Amino acid sequence: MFAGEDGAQLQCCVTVEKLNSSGQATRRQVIRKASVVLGRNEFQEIILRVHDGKVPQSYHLKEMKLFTRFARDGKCTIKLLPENIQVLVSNCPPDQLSLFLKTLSIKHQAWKSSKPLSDREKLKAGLPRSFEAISPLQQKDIQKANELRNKVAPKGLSDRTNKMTVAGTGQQVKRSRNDCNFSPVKANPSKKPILSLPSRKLNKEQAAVLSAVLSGKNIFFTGSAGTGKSFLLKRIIGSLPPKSTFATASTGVAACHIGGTTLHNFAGIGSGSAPLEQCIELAQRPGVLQHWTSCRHLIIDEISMVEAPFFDKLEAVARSVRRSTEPFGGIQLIVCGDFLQLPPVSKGKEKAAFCFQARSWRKVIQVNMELTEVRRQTDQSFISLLQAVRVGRVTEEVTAKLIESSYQNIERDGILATRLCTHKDDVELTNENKLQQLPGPMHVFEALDSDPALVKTIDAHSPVSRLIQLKVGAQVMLTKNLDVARGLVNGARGVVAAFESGKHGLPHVRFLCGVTEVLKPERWVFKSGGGIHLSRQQLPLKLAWAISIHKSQGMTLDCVEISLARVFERGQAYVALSRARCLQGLRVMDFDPRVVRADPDVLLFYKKLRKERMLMQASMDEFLRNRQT
Ligand SMILES: Nc1ncnc2c1ncn2[C@@H]1O[C@H](COP(=O)(O)OP(=O)(O)OP(=O)(O)O)[C@@H](O)[C@H]1O
Ligand SMILES: [Mg+2]
Repeated sequence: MFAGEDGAQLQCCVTVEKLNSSGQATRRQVIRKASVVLGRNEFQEIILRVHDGKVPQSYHLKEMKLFTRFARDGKCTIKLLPENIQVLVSNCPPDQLSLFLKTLSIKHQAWKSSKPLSDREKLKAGLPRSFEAISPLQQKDIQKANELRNKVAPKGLSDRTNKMTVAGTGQQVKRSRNDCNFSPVKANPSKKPILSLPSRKLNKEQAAVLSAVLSGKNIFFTGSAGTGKSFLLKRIIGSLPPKSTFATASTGVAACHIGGTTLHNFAGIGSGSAPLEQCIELAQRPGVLQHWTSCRHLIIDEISMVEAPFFDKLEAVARSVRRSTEPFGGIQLIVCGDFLQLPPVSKGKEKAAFCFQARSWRKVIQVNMELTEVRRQTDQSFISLLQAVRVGRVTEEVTAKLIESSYQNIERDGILATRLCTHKDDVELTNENKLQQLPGPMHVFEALDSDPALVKTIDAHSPVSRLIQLKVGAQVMLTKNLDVARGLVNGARGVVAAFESGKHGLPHVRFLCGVTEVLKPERWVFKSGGGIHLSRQQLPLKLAWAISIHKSQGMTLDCVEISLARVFERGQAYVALSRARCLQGLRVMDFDPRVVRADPDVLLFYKKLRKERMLMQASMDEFLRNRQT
């Protein structure tokens, strides 16, 4: 278990304030590197212990108020009401904080309902003083908390609500997102918030990468499509202190998947093609410099699309701006991607060099790791087919299966397959034409942007357009995880079934998973190059008759039709095919084995990595054997 994974501990910055009757701080103590532990004393009362490395301070949590609105930014406030003291937590790894707050509120609620001892009873008991870290949340704690919640729920909630509560704990939801029968998922009709334990745990390999990251090493981790690289990255981001962690990706769409910004945006050196001195000057502009100096952990997703010279430039800029001779100026690098997917976009005829061919790559990357368990697909024969395509080995069996798929009827319930196109122009044309051809009035939804002058930057970072045009019958795709348990996930496919009445009536979308949902505008927030927060509020939808293969990189799709005749890039066919969850949800129109190409440089790089790792493993085994004898 990692520090803080039990919900009883935090590593963060703590400010303790003593307030006067009008709520102003009369005394303030700041502990930059505090360790906070949640525990119980000899009477089973809940104690918050704040450690500054020397003397711990303990706070008895009796009557308290929790302010948790900014928990995802690593901040919260615990206000002790009788004492009029507030403990402000900041720069805390957000996942650690979420679990801590959940543990605190559930255990506190249980303690309050358990008839605490009076002062007299405590005196009489005469127990020796003690402090023990609180036990991790168990399923039974959650169940009890849900029962308590239901007791105070408004009258009229039926038995059905209770049943849904249990389902929400993860016990009764049997259907996995990988099921390809698209069977309906039961909705939670009450929409009452339900408490549950985090259900989607990391597998062994993912946990090993996370622990290597937490050890502070510079890491490159790879794995084929759907092995959960981006899923893991989100957990890594949630496990690091937010002030010094920057999440980036090579493209805006990929950045959006992990809630980050583009690598170019972070770096602030344009395309990086200017001479080094000029790039260093650019990186020292206000706003940009602050990124470089405050960053201690830099995360890069979809590294396969980053060019080697750009990586080298960043490395040199980092050393210069941070005045450090260490590789990357001492920033911890957490890099991930699959080099057998899309390569960097080449300018002109020359093939762009991959990041692993950068001069500084070997100096920077200390640990290479690989995820091997595919999570996007469950059907082993489809997984094997994709693995063969990934390395460019198209056997007769693979060809036969893919050609056969062209006869499949994958449409269901009025939801057509999304066509993945090799060229962007085809995408726009297809979506526009199909929308025009539909009868009925057009409904237009305009985004609310935080800074309309920066519409281009916002466009590049948000998965939804400024203007969304819809009609009844429009084929759409969800662009945000709204409710994973009900199948409303990023990439889920649906069709517009109706609109609410009124000029700006919201769309009702029927999804392939069986749920029909009224969609409301959602908000996307990201940091711009100048360090300011930009946001867009818009419906989480995009037209889905067609999308480009480049834009689909990183996505999981329900129902896809692929035309591979005009494939022009190595890895492009693999990216397209590996978006599908299952062979039954895939139709390849015109398969020709010649379009499947794996880059020989990448194959060699991966072969070497494996050999090195095996050597490392062998010497480690030998070392262990020698120690035992
Ligand atoms: N430990 C896990 N528990 C549950 N679901 C997981 C886990 N790891 C990954 N998944 C799911 O598997 C699917 C694929 O994961 P993800 O998109 O992170 O893969 P990826 O390696 O980034 O793929 P790509 O190379 O295509 O970008 C997602 O639906 C994700 O939610
Ligand atoms: Mg990914």
